[in-house]
Amino acid sequence: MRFERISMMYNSGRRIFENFSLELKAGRITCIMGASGTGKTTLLRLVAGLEQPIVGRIDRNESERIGMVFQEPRLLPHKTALENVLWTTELIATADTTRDAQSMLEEAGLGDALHFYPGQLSGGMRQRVALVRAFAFRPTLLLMDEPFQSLDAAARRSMHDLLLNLWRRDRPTVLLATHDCEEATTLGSRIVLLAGTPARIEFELETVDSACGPKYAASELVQLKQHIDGQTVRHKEETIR
Ligand SMILES: Nc1ncnc2c1ncn2[C@@H]1O[C@H](COP(=O)(O)OP(=O)(O)OP(=O)(O)O)[C@@H](O)[C@H]1O
Repeated sequence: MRFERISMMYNSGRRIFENFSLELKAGRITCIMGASGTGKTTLLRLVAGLEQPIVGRIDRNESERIGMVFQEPRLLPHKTALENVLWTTELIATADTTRDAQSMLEEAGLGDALHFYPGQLSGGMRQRVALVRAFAFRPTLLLMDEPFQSLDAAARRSMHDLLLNLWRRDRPTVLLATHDCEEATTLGSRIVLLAGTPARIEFELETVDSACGPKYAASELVQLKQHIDGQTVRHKEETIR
């Protein structure tokens, strides 16, 4: 999946991307970071085909099965946890979708809540169901827009473990937008930091995946932190001006 020198703007006329190129490597988790308003969600929307560039090309495999996970779980309230997962898997034919969905929910620690409705689940449990639902669809490309933003630190960490476990089943290409540096370095074997208007790639890190996730050198993490801190300072200055 490749962005080739794309330009994009909304009706406001402000260019969000100009002459922007990015290639996503198949079967990896790429984390997109950047200050608020830089264009992370817009990038995901372009990948999903929900927005179109005015110039340039987005090359993607036409047979790509695209899944999405949003900040809020977006479950169907009148369906149980299991039914919510099955609702997506009904779109694909597998040998035993119910057994598969059930075992994924159990793996997500929801074995006792299979028949609970979303209103009976905590926020973290609902987001677990949403994550399982996204992977049960067996996407080849999964777009995630700050999916764990509303969770506390402990719930976030356990979601990271769950995400990596689910991802290792089929290794879909994942593009995940986040503000959380720890999240990006725990999940992403590639981290792309956007900055400016129009957005450009300010900094990028890439590493190999080990059995226990991506491994970055301490010096790389320091560099990433410095860039993010620099962005925060610039963002504050611009807000005050
Ligand atoms: N539908 C829209 N119409 C007009 N402008 C929009 C629209 N959606 C987003 N924008 C603008 O485009 C820019 C990029 O927005 P986007 O949501 O992609 O940023 P982001 O990096 O995801 O921000 P955040 O981290 O706050 O979610 C912002 O200036 C935003 O105001």
